[in-house]
Amino acid sequence: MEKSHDFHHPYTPYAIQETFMETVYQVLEEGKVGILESPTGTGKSLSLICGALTWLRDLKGKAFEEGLNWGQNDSNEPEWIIEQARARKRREILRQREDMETRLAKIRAKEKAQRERYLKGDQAFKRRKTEAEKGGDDDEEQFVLEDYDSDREQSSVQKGVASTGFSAATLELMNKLGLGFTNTAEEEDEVEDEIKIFYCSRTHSQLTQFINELRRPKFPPAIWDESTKDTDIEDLKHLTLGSRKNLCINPSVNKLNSLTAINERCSELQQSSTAKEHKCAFLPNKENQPLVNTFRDHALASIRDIEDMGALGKEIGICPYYASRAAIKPAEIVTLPYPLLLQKSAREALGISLKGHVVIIDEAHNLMDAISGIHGVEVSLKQLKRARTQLGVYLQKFRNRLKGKNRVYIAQAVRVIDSLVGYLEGRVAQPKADGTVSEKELLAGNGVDQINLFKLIRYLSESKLARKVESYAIYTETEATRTQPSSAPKNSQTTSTPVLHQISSLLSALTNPSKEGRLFFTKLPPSNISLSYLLLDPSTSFSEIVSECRSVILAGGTMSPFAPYYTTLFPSLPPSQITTLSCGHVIPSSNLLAWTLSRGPSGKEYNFTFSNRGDNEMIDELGRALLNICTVVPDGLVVFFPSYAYLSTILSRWGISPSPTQPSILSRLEGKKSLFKESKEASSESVLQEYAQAIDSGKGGLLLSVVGGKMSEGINFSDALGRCVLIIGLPYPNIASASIQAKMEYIETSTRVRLQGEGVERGEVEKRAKEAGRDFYENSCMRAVNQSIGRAIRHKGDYAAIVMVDVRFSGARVKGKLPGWIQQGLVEGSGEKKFGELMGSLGGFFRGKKGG
Ligand SMILES: Nc1ncnc2c1ncn2[C@@H]1O[C@H](COP(=O)(O)OP(=O)(O)OP(=O)(O)O)[C@@H](O)[C@H]1O
Ligand code: SF4
Repeated sequence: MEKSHDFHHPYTPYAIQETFMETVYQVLEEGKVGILESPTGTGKSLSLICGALTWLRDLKGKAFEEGLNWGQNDSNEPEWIIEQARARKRREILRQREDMETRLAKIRAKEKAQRERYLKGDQAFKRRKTEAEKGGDDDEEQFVLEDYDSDREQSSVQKGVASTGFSAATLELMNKLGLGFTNTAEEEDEVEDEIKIFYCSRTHSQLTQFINELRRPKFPPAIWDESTKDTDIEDLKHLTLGSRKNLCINPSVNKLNSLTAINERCSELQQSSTAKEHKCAFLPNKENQPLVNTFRDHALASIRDIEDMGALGKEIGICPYYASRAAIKPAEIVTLPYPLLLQKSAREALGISLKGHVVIIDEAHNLMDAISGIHGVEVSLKQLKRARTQLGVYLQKFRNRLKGKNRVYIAQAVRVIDSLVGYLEGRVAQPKADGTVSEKELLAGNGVDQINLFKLIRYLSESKLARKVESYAIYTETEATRTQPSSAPKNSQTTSTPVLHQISSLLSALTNPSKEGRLFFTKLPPSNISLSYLLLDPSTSFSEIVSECRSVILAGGTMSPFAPYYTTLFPSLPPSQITTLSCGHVIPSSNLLAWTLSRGPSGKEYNFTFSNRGDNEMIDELGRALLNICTVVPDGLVVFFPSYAYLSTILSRWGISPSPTQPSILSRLEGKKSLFKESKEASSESVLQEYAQAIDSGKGGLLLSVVGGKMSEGINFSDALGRCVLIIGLPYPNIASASIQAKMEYIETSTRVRLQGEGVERGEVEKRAKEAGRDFYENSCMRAVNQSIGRAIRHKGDYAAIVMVDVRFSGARVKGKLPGWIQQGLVEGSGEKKFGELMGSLGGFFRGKKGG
């Protein structure tokens, strides 16, 4: 592709970055969808930033000029009058821009001093503590539900509740503040919704990395006047959004440890009809509007991550969660985590409209799973039983104090839970480990089919029943501990998401069209069982995003094969509307040694299929290979196993000494390098720190981790931290599991329907449908492998060896699903070569790198 724009890249861009930025620019310019891959460590973040923001500033500049260009003068006014009016308008727009820039510049200048003041003691914030923040009342009255009548006419505010998930009182309040959904057109018009980029990634830590990159490039202003003394750069107007869990600054609320608890407590405080001091002091209102404006300007004046936003809210004394909304419209780039963008209710709650804007989704290789995850629900038999007991106790205590329809709905909730419990108890007794569940079986309990699920769901989400019941249970347990100190406190203090909420989500899922998802039961040995809902078709929820915004870009380290995205996420778009790009790596080919290893030092074949995994000889052979490899690989070596369970099987085997005089494989490995192991329970941070120290100390480190585990995404093993990566086996999902079967079946069926619609011949339809199911299965394994492989090479000067241990890696299908740059670096015929040849190659590779 020819270079045609200056992208203001802060470094000399790599050739692949030039192509990437051009592609981003074209996709946005033409309002298309882009699926773009660039190996991790090749500066994808900067390519996205520079491509998209250069386009945005260009677009704004063009819109400005076009806005002044009124075409043919077909009025009867003389030309000089038109010219004057044009000049006046130009001056007006420039003046507005300058006003804003001057305001923001002043803030930037003051910010340093303000930060120092904040660091000194935060006194202003402390003074704001009110009675409400010190925690709720202790009397039982707080657990009683308010009057409830589901049948009354829905007011306009209540209508908003249904679609937003916000309580009526919150909506009313937000509307009063001009933050809500029922604003009048005039109010909406006050601030122009500047065309912007919504960038989302999976987690806040990934967003923080992106935000750090956002600080690097400097862009010229979109509009300027030769006559004014404009600087040649204009700072980006960026805003990062988070949930109340990230941003709540009220200590009595943010101490609660679940998002639902914080959300509910916040709206409870807002609804509190009692004294003003019971409300949250940080909530924006008419009186503190100037603080909201100050917050908005500070948020836009410099590039901040989520922690900075919390600190800013504290410093100014205004809730950053609510005050952020004021900064959305004037922002140029808004960064937010997946759930806030992908869930309609979250977008609406934040007041985000995607209409006409650009959406960039990074780390998009997991997008389909992420959408399913966000819309999935799981609840276990034990949780259901606990919820049932709590509800019984609650009803007994408050029966006579409950007004309106409360009693009716609580009784319905009890009947539904009984029905779910009855179903699962029946399943526990049967031998099958998992399977699909039909809605009919599930709701077969006494009179359950008479219940209007929609009304019950609405009640559960509006009434706060879940939180009241849960907090009453905690209250009674705490009381019991106080009066009988010997009775040990139960698991109560952990206020995670109340089970009733999950039950309500499960019921909502039951009301989805049945082709979109499935219900499953899965046994959880030894005695538990769970009920879960899995969304099979992510396109329905994603299509709204696609149709609303101007362009969508999916970006990731490994996005190929692209076909599944076409069919699962954009089924109704013609292929001509989708641009794909696959970039190679930036390293020279001499910096990568890729090898598929089929046999160990004594010639034993590696074939880590599920049924072979117990083969102790193969495990020992793997240990011997690793011992050898450790002797030639300098510094850090990372090994990825297919699962935590298999890692622990291997470690037990390697821990056994062959004879009293011979050391075990494990202790021999420890003699070569310091050994570290990823664990499901422990945090990865301390393990990584010690691993890095071992490498620094010169002893070298051997890190045993798991594909798809904590170390396989977002953690980089650059330079000495990862000179070699070993992948053991292929981590295919369990093909016998009911959820994998259902997904494959769903993909086969939808492919069949699509191909039949295209008039494809019957035999061919069947063949291609089966192929699509198989592809899905293989791709979910290979995506995980590719993520792990990509961790070791992080920049142009980095080098590493990648050894894939399993005979199946030599098959054409598997090889074909490796990233292009690894396929190119793969030593030809390595799968057939002897172990000694690998050792020779590794030795040569690392000797060649010594000293630079
Ligand atoms: N052309 C360049 N020259 C030098 N350094 C660069 C260049 N482009 C980007 N970088 C730097 O390289 C580092 C790695 O980039 P970055 O983390 O964006 O890679 P990435 O491809 O986004 O990786 P990941 O897929 O893990 O997010 C960053 O610190 C970035 O500033
Ligand atoms: S208004 Fe903001 S600070 Fe107050 S409780 Fe709600 S989220 Fe927390």
